[in-house]
Amino acid sequence: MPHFDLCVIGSGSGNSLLDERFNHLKVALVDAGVQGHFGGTCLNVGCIPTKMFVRPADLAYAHVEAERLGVRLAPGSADWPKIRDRVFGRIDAISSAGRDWRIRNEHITLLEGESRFVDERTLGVAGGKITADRYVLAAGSRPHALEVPGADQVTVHTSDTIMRLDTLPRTMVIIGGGFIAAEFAHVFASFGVKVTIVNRSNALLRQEDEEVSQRFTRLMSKRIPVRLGQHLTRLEPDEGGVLVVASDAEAIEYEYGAEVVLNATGRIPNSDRLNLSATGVEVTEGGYVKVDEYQRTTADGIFALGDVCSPWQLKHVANHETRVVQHNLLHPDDLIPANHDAIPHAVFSHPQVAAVGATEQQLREQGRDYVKAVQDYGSVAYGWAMEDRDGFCKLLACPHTGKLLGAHLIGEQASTLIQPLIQAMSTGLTAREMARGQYWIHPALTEVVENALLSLPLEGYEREPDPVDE
Ligand SMILES: Cc1cc2nc3c(=O)[nH]c(=O)nc-3n(C[C@H](O)[C@H](O)[C@H](O)COP(=O)(O)OP(=O)(O)OC[C@H]3O[C@@H](n4cnc5c(N)ncnc54)[C@H](O)[C@@H]3O)c2cc1C
Ligand SMILES: NC(=O)c1ccc[n+]([C@@H]2O[C@H](COP(=O)([O-])OP(=O)(O)OC[C@H]3O[C@@H](n4cnc5c(N)ncnc54)[C@H](O)[C@@H]3O)[C@@H](O)[C@H]2O)c1
Repeated sequence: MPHFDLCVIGSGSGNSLLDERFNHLKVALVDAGVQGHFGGTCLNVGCIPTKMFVRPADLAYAHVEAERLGVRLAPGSADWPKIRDRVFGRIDAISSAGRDWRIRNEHITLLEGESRFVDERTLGVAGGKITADRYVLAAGSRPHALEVPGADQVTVHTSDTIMRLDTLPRTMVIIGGGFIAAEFAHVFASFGVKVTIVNRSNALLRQEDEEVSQRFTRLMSKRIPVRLGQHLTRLEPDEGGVLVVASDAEAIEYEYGAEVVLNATGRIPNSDRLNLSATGVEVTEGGYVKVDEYQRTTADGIFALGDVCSPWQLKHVANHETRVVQHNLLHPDDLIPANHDAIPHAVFSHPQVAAVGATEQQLREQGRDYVKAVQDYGSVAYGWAMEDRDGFCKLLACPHTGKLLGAHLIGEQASTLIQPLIQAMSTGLTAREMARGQYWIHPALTEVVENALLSLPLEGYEREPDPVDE
């Protein structure tokens, strides 16, 4: 039975872990593949391809905003095969080059196939068994399967398959109202598909701050039919596609026919694929591998990182945890903890949404003192240029320390505008220091952040006259 110093399960963040500092070790990299591809979710079916579809979608949708500014553009139409092939022409090549490179690495053995633990140090993979002194579980997550009658009789797409459709459908039902539903609704609606969202909860992006979730739900409802408070009850084959049947709180049933159905009802960790009961590795009720602050599982010598143990399910969190595990594998006597404070996220829909820290509803539930400011994009010069009516920056701060507790943006470039606020929260900068300790370029859109900081009703905090107001 081949023995290794280290075995890493998962070729997403797990593959990035294996840099030149591990060249002195005999390493096994074990991977089952995502849709037959090497390199994990982010590269093949996640962050990267989705954003490569969002960019052309933004362009196709630009005619709506252009109209407000007196520019008449034709409504966008999408050359789907060209867009799809551009995206995967790049990505598939990166995936296969990464795989080839790993095969050529002398100290790394790539073992491809589903793996399961036999005992704490033995892993069954590709019809054989290996042993290793230490393991890293980087097995990620997968789409939550729909468990309703008829789900096995129709084709149900997930984010794993929807981006490789042969042709653009005329109609699509998206089930769910979270990140994936929001992003793909924008992509396919912009490309001319008649999209309907059916969501169980009463708002889209309901994990966001309540004002952001309400605004996003209103704006998306103006673009496409959004059916809220309805849960899926069954799926039926239908002429030319699928009949989606959902019911509301009064058990009234609604039917939606579509050529294509996209299941966007969440992702579950892949811990159940590893036979962890053969090891001492414990999992939470939600199936996440339990880790301590050093990313160590409950079994000696087994670390975990990324979606298999992180309920945030975000690539920048997986990347951070990868750096922590790298260090801790290399320096067992000088461990460093993971930092899970001020984790931001962004939803690349239209409008974009970005957030860091607590929502207002969380602060209320926690009974914390807070002050808030909501600054409309339309109140600053660049917002005038954009004729923006919908975007805002909402800040929540501690009235005692002047530090930010949460920041929430909805609108153009929210995913970029939020970065200085993430920095302030990560470094403990007060709102006052942040607003007045630096120049803000005039008349850039960042002035919406500056003005939101200045609008926070913090004691001893003088709001200076705004040149735009004069
Ligand atoms: C559509 C979509 C869009 C996203 N967009 C963003 C975004 O914009 N920003 C962001 O931060 N995050 C985004 N995410 C989330 C992000 O992709 C994940 O958080 C991240 O990729 C997780 O990385 P990982 O290394 O934990 O797992 P993965 O990259 O999923 O790697 C896990 C690997 O383990 C393998 N594996 C699983 N079980 C076994 C087994 N038993 N044996 C062998 N191998 C196994 C899998 O085949 C896979 O290759 C998105 C996700 C999706 C689905
Ligand atoms: N931009 C990003 O960072 C990005 C983009 C895509 C995905 N992701 C990651 O992937 C994860 C999964 O995304 P997701 O959107 O699938 O999950 P999610 O948890 O964000 O949303 C799931 C949605 O499905 C709804 N739902 C669940 N069961 C339902 C049912 N039976 N009928 C109708 N609606 C139902 C829920 O109400 C919720 O709105 C996210 O948690 C996120 O971390 C991140």
